[in-house]
Order: sequence, then C-alpha cells, then structure tokens
Amino acid sequence: MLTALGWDASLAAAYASACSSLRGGSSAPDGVQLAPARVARVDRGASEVLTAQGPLRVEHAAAVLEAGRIDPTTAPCVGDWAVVRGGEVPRLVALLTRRTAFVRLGSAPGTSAGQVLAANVDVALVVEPLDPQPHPGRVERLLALAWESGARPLVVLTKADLVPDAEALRDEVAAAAPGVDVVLASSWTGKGLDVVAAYATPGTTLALLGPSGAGKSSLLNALSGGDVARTGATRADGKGRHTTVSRELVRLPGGATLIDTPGLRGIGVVAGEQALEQAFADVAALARRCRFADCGHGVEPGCAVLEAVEAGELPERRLHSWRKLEREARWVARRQDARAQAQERNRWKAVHKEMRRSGRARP
Ligand SMILES: Nc1nc2c(ncn2[C@@H]2O[C@H](COP(=O)(O)OP(=O)(O)OP(=O)(O)O)[C@@H](O)[C@H]2O)c(=O)[nH]1
Ligand SMILES: [Zn+2]
Repeated sequence: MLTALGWDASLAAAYASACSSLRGGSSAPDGVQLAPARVARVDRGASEVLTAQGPLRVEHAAAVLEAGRIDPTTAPCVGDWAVVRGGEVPRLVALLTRRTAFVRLGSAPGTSAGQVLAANVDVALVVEPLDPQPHPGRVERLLALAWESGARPLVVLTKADLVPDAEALRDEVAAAAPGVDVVLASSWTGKGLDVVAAYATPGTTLALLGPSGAGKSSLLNALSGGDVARTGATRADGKGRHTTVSRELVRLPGGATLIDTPGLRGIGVVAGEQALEQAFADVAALARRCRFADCGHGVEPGCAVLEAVEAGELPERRLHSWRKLEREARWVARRQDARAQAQERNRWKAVHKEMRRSGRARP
C-alpha cells in the first residue's frame, strides 16, 4: 500500500532517521508507535493521511504547528510524507524532506514567506484545452512552474474530439514546450490516455495543473476509470463515523498517485531564472549565440534571438512570453533579497536587544 503511494528505500531511510531523532527527543519515547504516512488533505491544524493500514485523521503536533507559524513553507501539505504517532489522538509529528515542491510566494511585499501547495510530485500534467483554443503563453507559464517545482512536465491537450485540426494545434503548442511531450487527449474517446498512463507508472505521483474548464476533473475520472475513492477516514475522536471528504490525493488503478488540489489549479506561482532556462531552452540556446554576452535582444547587432524571430524560426509571441516571465522572476528575486535582508536586520535587532538586556542584568 505504501509502495503504491511512492514509498521507497530512500524514504524509508529518511523515515528511520526522523524516528530516531524523535525518540531522542520527548516526542515519542520508546514504546509509542510511530508510522509513516502520506498526507492526502490538510485542514486547519489537522490532516487526512494514508497509512499502510488505510486512511487516518491526524492532528498536527504542537511543534509542527509552531514551525509552520515561523515558516509557512514547513507546514504539512498534500503529498508530504510524514511521521505519525499513534495514541488516543493520532498526531502528525514530523515531515520527511520534500523531493519536489510547488511553492506559492507571498503575494505582496512584506507578507509571509509563501506556502507549499503540493509536495513530492514527480510528473506535472499541464492540462490545456484544444477547444475553444489552446493558449501557448499559459502553457509556457505552467511549464516554468513545473520545472521550478522539480517535477517533470507533460502537456496534455484535452478535448481533442472537439477540433478537426488537433495535429496543427499540437505542433503550435509543442513549439512552446521544448523537451516536453505534448499529447492530444480526449477524456470522452479515450484518445491519448495511454500516453498519460505511460507516465503514471506504479509509485509515481502526478499532479494536475491547468485553468478552470480545461478538463482536469474529466481527465482524473477517465484515468481512474471513474472510480475515485473519495470516502474519508474514520474520525479520530472515536465516534467511528465515516466522513466524506474530497481527498486531494487519489490512487489510480495502475498504481500511481494523482494530486488534484484547488491551490494548484489556479496556481499563481512565479518561476525562477533556472526554471525559465528549462522552459525556454530554445530561446536560451539562441541567446548564447548572440554576439554580445549581455545582449538584451532588442537593438544589438548580431542578436541570434532576433534573427531567429525574423527568419520565422522563433515565434515573436514566445520571445514576449519569455521576457515577461523573466521580468517576473527578477522581481521575485529582488523581493526575496529584500525579505532576507529584513530577516537579517531583525535577527541582529534581537541579538542587540539581548546583549543590552544581559548587560543591564550584570551586577
Ligand atoms: N468534448 C469533450 N469535453 C470535455 C472533455 N473533457 C472535459 N470536457 C468538458 O469540459 C468541461 C470542463 O471539464 P472539467 O473536467 O470539469 O474541467 P476542470 O478543468 O476540472 O474545471 P475546473 O473544475 O473548473 O477547474 C465539462 O463540461 C466537461 O464535460 C473532453 O475530452 N471532450
Ligand atoms: Zn540577442
């Protein structure tokens, strides 16, 4: 059961070391039962997790809550692997290090450090509808986010049954997705679902990204054979009642796991420079051939990027899209710098205050 959720030897090792440090502390003395679990859904201060024994509702331990208050990115999120402690009220006592993460940054300067929307995603399904028409710019943005998270992207063009020129549209989108498979799919006819299923190997975690109406729910249903187990866990308060919750992490029949969480659906995360290098690998390769290393691809002579646009090899739209995302990335980097500096200042303020305090206290 845990293996189907993606459990493997390296997670087992991380789990073992987390357990020994918990036992070293007071969180779980010998004899108290600890178990690994995967977070399927988070409610304020509690989670529904999947354990080897099945679903379980757990409260977040005080230390987990406190860490989340100081740094929201450490708060449990769907997809996390966790250590849970048994007992009358089962608790989530620690998280294992994330392999990948979709992080939403604080939306305004001075706000908190952000929030993790989904963790440990291996494959990001960028879902874009062919009807009314696909937007390459939107696909580019989501691809950048996927690369940023550490997951491998796959573009799924849905509603292929509705358009006569699906192949041509696919080529257009593929030009915006270097190094990424772009598959024509229909949840109605089943077209392309085999390609998606080939990515959904046992133990793999997939996630759905894409705008409202793109066909994400339909795709999820088609992949799961319309048989998504969304029944909830037995309540931890002992009432034994089955609550029906909409679980955001579901198991697919082939042995993969799929994350579909509202936060990811309408994602407004900004990608960093490195992710943009991947999402715009073709533009980056051209830019390396410009005559000047610091070419702004505007008015400089010998600009390989502009030459490619003029030759019709690079869509101008794609150059604009790249510029826009680059500007955003720089803006975020500056803001993070400012935030880091502010934190450093606060840290020193605290140190000085402490020095003054202990100075006064001295006889
Ligand atoms: N013809 C056709 N219609 C589809 C297909 N997939 C989805 N639809 C329709 O497109 C509409 C939106 O599909 P959903 O699966 O609800 O889209 P979603 O991405 O989950 O949308 P949100 O829940 O708003 O994020 C629905 O009316 C579906 O019936 C498809 O492959 N072919
Ligand atoms: Zn240039």
